[in-house]
Amino acid sequence: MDDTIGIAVTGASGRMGQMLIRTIAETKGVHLSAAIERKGHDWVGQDAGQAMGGAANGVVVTDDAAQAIASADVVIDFTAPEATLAFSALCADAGVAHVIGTTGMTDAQIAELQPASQSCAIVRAGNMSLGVNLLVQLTKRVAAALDEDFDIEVIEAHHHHKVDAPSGTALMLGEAAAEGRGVALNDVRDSGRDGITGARKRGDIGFSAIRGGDIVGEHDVMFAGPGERIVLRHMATDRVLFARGAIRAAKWTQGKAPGAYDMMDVLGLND
Ligand SMILES: NC(=O)C1=CN([C@@H]2O[C@H](COP(=O)(O)OP(=O)(O)OC[C@H]3O[C@@H](n4cnc5c(N)ncnc54)[C@H](O)[C@@H]3O)[C@@H](O)[C@H]2O)C=CC1
Ligand SMILES: O=C(O)C1=N[C@H](C(=O)O)C[C@H](O)C1
Repeated sequence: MDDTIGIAVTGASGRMGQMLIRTIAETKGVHLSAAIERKGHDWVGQDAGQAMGGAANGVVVTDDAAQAIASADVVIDFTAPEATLAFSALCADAGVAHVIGTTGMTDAQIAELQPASQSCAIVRAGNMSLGVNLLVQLTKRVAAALDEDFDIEVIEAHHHHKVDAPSGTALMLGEAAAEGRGVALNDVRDSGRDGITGARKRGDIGFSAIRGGDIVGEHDVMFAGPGERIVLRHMATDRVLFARGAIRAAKWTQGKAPGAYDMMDVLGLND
């Protein structure tokens, strides 16, 4: 009987799912209790370690998410918005903590998570790394210190498989910049420029997304002012960074009251 924290990983075959399975195996105090994939996926029924091309790890990939979640201590979920909403309902039913890394959720989908947070601890963040969460705080401080003579642009680059833009991290950084300025991001957000856009509107926060190759994740926040530019930058070079952050969050949830939390809570970075 393993008395360490049992983690169920959703989207087991995905880039983050596989990284999580490997990282959980290397982390003290946790074990992989289940590997979940969608119905019809060819990994279902196979040993997760072998499906990843390595040694057997004794965990058979399942499509029975309800059963797998009910017998876990915590779920780590890097999948897709619709799937995350379904997993959220299962976590709430089972009273099992839910660590969400999935990005690309609409405001309405994020609001749909709220009822589940009455029944279980939810940690959701568009980026689980310490570095990005520090950058979020720096962005807020710099934005608060500068006036609208400084145009704020968030520039992000990711691998060519990524399906959502702007990235979850870019939106966190944009939110931080807007908060620093005392405005709502939705009132000043400018993403997807193309064609005759007109001149830049003073006070807007712009977003640009680059997609190419195997870029893990790069984010710049540029403050472009008269005669000078400040650029805050984070570069992720290995997905293990996100997996370690998610496992840290999973450990942190144990014994926590139901509620909606983020990585600032986990890392103790709240002002
Ligand atoms: N918050 C963070 O620190 C990070 C967040 N991400 C986000 O995590 C998500 C996944 O990223 P990747 O692993 O690169 O994608 P991926 O496409 O490699 O993997 C997604 C996985 O989700 C599974 N999936 C999709 N729909 C499902 C469903 N209905 N039921 C069960 N499984 C389902 C797929 O089969 C696949 O295994 C994305 O939203 C990405 O932006 C990625 C890296 C870091
Ligand atoms: O899809 C990815 O890969 C990543 N997604 C997250 C995001 O949308 O910001 C985090 C990281 O940049 C990698």
